[in-house]
Amino acid sequence: MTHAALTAPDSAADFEARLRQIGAERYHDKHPFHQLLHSGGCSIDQVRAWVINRYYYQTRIPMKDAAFMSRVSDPDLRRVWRSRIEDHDGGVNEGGGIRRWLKLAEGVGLDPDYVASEVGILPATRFAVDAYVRFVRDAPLLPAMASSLTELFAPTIHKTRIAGLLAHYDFANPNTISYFQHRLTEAPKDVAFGLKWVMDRAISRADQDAAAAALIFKTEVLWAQLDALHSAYVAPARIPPGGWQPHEGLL
Ligand SMILES: O=C(O)c1cc(C(=O)O)c2c(n1)C(=O)C(=O)c1cc(C(=O)O)[nH]c1-2
Repeated sequence: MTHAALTAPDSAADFEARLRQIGAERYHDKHPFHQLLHSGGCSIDQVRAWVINRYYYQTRIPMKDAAFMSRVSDPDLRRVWRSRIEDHDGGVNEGGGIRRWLKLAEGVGLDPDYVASEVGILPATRFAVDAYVRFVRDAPLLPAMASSLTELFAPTIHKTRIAGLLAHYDFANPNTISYFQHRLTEAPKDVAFGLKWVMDRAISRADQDAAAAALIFKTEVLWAQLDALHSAYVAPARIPPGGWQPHEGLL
């Protein structure tokens, strides 16, 4: 192979296919914990553990978006990006994904104040999520934005989850799972913008490689969170020190 062949960038179509292939191979819809959750195989305590741990991800998403925005000098980009923070934080008194997540927490019998206290979150959940926030804060803007492109694959898993939860669990109803219903319209809007922004700028092979590596890193952030849950709460369960114990934080 010539040097030029090694360094030539992919065409736009090939680059997009490369990004989508990363999702096909590595997205967390394939993780055994999700397969258990979506097929009705989780006990209520396993669902609770998932709700408690994922709350940490939910709370850090708007923090990573704020970290991203703090480095953006283009007001047009900030104007688009800030809707992500609004989607999660909502208004002063109501709305937003974090409040909707706490409704799910209540629906599964957890005290929302306990969940919001962030007590009981697994160490590996914190490590993975904190690594995502740091990556978006520190990486160049192109890979920082590319790391959000796992949302290309999120609507499919959200639809699977809505159907699976409604079919298999008594706690599931339109109120308790409204978080996922909202994401079905929020995520496509975000990712359409993000994908175009990345595609327009990842012109060189080096930038395409950096964007692809960022997307792989993000799939690892997601996968590691589910590995942590599986190890702690699926037999042979091994809850690490500090991890939620099934009698804690109940309503
Ligand atoms: O349920 C899921 O599988 C899932 C995955 C992801 C993702 O792919 O990162 C997000 C979400 N949900 C989500 O609800 C969400 O708000 C979100 C924001 C982001 C991001 O990276 O900015 N990812 C995700």
